[in-house]
Amino acid sequence: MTSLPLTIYKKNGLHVRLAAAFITKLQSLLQNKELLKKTYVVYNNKKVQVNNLLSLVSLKIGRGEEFQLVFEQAVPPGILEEIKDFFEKNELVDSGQAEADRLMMENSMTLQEAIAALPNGIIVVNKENVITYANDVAAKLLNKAPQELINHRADQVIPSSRLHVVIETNKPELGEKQIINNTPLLTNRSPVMFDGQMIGAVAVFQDISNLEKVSRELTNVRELQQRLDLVLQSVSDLIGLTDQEGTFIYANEEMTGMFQKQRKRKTIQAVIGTSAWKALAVEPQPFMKMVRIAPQAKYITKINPLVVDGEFKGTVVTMSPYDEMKLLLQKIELMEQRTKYLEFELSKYQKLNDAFKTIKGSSKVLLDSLTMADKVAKTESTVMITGESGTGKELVARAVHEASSRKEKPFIRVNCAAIHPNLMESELFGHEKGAFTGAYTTHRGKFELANNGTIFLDEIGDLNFELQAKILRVLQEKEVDRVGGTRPLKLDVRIIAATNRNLTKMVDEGTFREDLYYRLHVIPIHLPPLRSRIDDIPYLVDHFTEQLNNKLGKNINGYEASFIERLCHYHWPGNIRELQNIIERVFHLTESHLLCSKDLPPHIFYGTKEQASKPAGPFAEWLTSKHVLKLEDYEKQIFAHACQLYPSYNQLAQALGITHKTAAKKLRKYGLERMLGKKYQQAAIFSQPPSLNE
Ligand SMILES: Nc1ncnc2c1ncn2[C@@H]1O[C@H](COP(=O)(O)OP(=O)(O)OP(=O)(O)O)[C@@H](O)[C@H]1O
Repeated sequence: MTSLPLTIYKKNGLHVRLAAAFITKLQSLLQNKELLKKTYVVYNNKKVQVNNLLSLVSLKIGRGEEFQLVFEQAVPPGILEEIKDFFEKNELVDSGQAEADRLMMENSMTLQEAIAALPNGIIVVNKENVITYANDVAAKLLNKAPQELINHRADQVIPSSRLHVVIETNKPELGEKQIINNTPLLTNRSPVMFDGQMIGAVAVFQDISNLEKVSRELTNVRELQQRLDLVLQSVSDLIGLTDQEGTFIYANEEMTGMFQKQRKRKTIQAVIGTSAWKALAVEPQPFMKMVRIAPQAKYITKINPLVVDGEFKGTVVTMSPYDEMKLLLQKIELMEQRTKYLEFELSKYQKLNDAFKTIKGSSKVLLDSLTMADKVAKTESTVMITGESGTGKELVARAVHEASSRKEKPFIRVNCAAIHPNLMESELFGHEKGAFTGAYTTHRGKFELANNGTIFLDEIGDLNFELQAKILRVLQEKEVDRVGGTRPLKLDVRIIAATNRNLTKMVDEGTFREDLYYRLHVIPIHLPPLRSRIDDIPYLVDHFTEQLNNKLGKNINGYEASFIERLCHYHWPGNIRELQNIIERVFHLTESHLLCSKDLPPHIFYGTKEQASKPAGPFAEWLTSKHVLKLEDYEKQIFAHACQLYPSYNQLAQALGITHKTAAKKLRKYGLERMLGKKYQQAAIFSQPPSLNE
């Protein structure tokens, strides 16, 4: 690095003309452009490139002042002396010339200052697209130091620059938006002309991020206002805004319409009256009032005063047609009543113990019974469960036990109908060794086994009279006598009994003890037959489907629409047990992922409520006829009927409980092969299935 101290002797210091002459001199001396780029003038702690005329002049080096000429690369010999000579020997100019220099300097400085003070970035390039000037704002916006810009090609240091295009085309590009360093810039690029010749180009650009922010906010505000307008216009209430004098400065369509219809002035006084308005203006408090604008125009009016900095500025007014409000209030009242009722009904079922979750269904009749069973479970009372066979009596008995405090203790079921009457006593109460022939050991009875738990006496209506008396004794004395025993055993057993028989009738007929009947009926629970709660069928079908999927490893995930419909039309004499069996049968037959109507047995597939309730279908006359046919004739008729209902030997055989071979053999024997599946096909073609009596 070489540093050459130089002093200015000229009257106007380093003015424009002198600076230009200096640069020209240096260019001719150095020849080497690279060396020229690396040559700086350092003055007053400022360092500028020597070949940047504007920067050089802006140093304002005065007469007699010294500055350093710094070469950052080696300088050829003799050059330094020539430069020194240039400043020392440069002739003095006459006074006219000096004045012109001063004026030029002044103008140039003013321009320089003005450009520097601009909030815009400015980049000037020469014809070669080399940057000759960049102000501080430009450097800042481009995030570069001035020396990284000056003397460099614009397209190299500013990738998005299009000044070379302006130079090429000699056409300005105005109002272009570009993003540099995440800042949106609005740019104007123009060619610079001198003496009719294009000598370079200038880019002036401006940070418009604030402008964009404001414009976005403005758009948001506009949108908000539009939405608000839309809301205010679309409500059926009348909404308005008044100034402090009571004149409406805003009214939605409904409000405007009302004023027009009633031919009223658009003032709040016309709505609430002058005295109410005066009172409000004196003491601004929100209030509500029923107002009658015209005989048929009654409104519930709400007024909210607007008070800003303690000063009353106006009001917000909302008006709702009185008749509509009245209707609404009535509706709300009705709904409240209904909600209360539903809450009450729901509360009855919601709290069912988890033990009852095994019992599927949501019909009111079932839920009523379960609610009762749930309540009873928490007591020690004897429970009597009645209902047709297969309605879930055992299931409920188990749930009552599970929901009771005895749930950790045994639940013992005794099917009174299944045990021989002679063995029943010992089965229930046990026997001592040697009590009767064959009593080789002492045997504990079911009551003993159920001690501290629950005994479930299923089919209690089948117990003989004598045993009924013994059960009564257990209930009364809470003790049992083993057969052949000498002392009674004290027991703590809860009894749940069940029957599908009509015990009241049996009491009347004298086959069931009245005293036991009343002892057992402390809390009766009746399980309704499935036909009276068909709403439960879909739940039960889903439940059994899930059970069977798990048991059989299948993946059936629904049913045809008509499937449930057909199930609902059937009268279900076997109740839920029958439904369970039917679903299992369909599971075995189905070849798809759905339960299909075609796989239902004919009495359900074709049956209607009315037909199903009749005792018999195609063979009804056999039951009434006094003549008996040969077995073979009956068989033929059975096959003639059944074969029409099934599309294949397989299904026919399954329905009749015979092998596929036998089914085929019999049809051949009776010449019925062509009848196979006839009604089945008709049913598939016509949505109405043929009647069984056809
Ligand atoms: N609501 C229900 N939800 C799920 N399964 C049920 C329901 N009701 C009954 N079942 C099932 O139906 C079948 C018959 O039920 P259960 O044996 O309890 O009937 P029951 O009234 O005691 O019959 P029976 O009088 O013939 O002894 C059982 O497999 C049972 O699990």
